[in-house]
Amino acid sequence: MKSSLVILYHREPYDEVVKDGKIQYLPKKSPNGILPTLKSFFADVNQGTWVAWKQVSVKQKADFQSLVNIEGEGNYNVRRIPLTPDQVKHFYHITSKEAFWPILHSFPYHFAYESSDWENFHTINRLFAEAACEEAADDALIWIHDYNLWLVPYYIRKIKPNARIAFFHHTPFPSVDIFNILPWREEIVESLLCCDVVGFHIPRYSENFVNVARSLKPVEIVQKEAVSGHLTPVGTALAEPEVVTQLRYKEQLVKIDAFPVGTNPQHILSVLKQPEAQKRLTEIKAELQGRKLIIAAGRVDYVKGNKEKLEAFGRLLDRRPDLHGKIHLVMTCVQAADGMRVYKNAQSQIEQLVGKINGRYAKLNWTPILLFTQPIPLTELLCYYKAADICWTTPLRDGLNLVAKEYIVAQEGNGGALILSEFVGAAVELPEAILTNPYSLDRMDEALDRALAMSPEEKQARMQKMYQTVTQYDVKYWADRLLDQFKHLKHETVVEKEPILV
Ligand SMILES: Nc1ncnc2c1ncn2[C@@H]1O[C@H](COP(=O)(O)OP(=O)(O)O)[C@@H](O)[C@H]1O
Ligand SMILES: O=P(O)(O)OC[C@@H](CO)O[C@H]1O[C@H](CO)[C@@H](O)[C@H](O)[C@H]1O
Repeated sequence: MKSSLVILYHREPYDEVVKDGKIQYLPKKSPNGILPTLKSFFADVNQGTWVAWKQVSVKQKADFQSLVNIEGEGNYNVRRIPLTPDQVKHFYHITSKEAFWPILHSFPYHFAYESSDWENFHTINRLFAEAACEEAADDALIWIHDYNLWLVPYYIRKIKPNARIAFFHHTPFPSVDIFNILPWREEIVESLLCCDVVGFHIPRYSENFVNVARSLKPVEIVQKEAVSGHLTPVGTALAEPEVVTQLRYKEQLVKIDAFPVGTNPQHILSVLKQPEAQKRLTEIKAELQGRKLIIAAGRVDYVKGNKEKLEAFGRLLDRRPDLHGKIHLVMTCVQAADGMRVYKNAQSQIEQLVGKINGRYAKLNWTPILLFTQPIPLTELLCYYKAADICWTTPLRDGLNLVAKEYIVAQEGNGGALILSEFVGAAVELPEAILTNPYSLDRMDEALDRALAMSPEEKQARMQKMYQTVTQYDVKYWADRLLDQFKHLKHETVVEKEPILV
């Protein structure tokens, strides 16, 4: 049966394992923010299809089941594109993570080009586009997610000229002089300009995209407007007072929108209300024995600033002997997906720093830092959020950072403190956080000192305002923002055109 909504995100929403001869779909071993976002939004969609890749051996390809139906968290199909290990390695682990990722996060010196495989990237994007067109009903919305599928809009426009195409960019979108380092920039922009709507978390990213488009293509600026609503227009590193909201390129009208991904407050609060969570929370508080708890949750990734956090925590223990035996830092650094070689250094740096600091300060009855490198069940993670006096999330760059929003929901407007990097998308929505600059040792130290010294009243006032923001602008608001655009979009008869990839 054809689907009225087809979403494309390169990863499957689960890990498929065979146990006692039966196929089971388990939570992903390497979590990120997109997966819970798309899963919670998709749970309410009827007749949806999610297109993703699945790694298969040559033997498995023979009787490969391309379409599986997912029940339980919603009822939708997953259309899997079979890829060989070599295709996955070059598509995701190398080209996506060693070439695109450093540029998207403004780390040009991490950019590695030699081993990228652009032809393989084209092939896989074309396979995604063909699968999407096969699954989509004539009037379907095809919503593509993230940089790994940059070329899909171009291939869909070739197959279905009147398709309704949306694209959401989950990572940062860098400034024009960084993005244009990419040798494939023309083809990427040509493809994104085939969309009806291109979405980003915040106005700074959408303006960066517009500047890239204008630097490479003869685009016409059709509409601009002042940044309004809950997004900070001025005064923080990623603030932007005005945005372009519509472009025209050849005969295509492209709506440009900035709407940050939200979290799922109802789900978080319902998990925390479960007896299992209540019990675990009591245990954590008992184990803390009144000691302060700082939670720093995330992945192993140089953009996440784990090294900078650990160094700042070491300086804190240096200058505050009164905190010895009275404070814990719980840091989760989930190891990257298998085959990812780009994070190897980051992983060993983190482990060495944790060992160095614990080695210097630990006592028989006090270990300053607890490092978790394996995924933690959601209930456990939410209990750590709930029990933590401080959530410390200070990436050097991050598209949005859902950890910050999850912590705010788990605190339910009570007195925790959120230390947040100015260089994450969420900082533009959450000016009440203790914003800091993770590139500056002094700013990081000041932020920690402020969070530790802040009065319960001030913490509560800030947290209540942020709780209001993240519960209003949740994942449903984010999805509806996009879907509503298509309610009014009568696809202008697209003049038969052949977007030319140079
Ligand atoms: N140790 C962990 N185990 C399981 N999930 C985790 C862990 N640490 C973080 N997460 C989850 O991973 C997601 C991270 O999302 P986000 O902060 O947006 O960053 P990114 O998408 O770049 O990984 C959040 O939903 C968070 O709950
Ligand atoms: O390929 P991954 O799993 O390492 O990428 C994670 C990344 C996908 O681009 O997560 C981004 O999306 C999240 C949800 O929009 C956002 O909160 C996060 O900041 C981005 O890194």
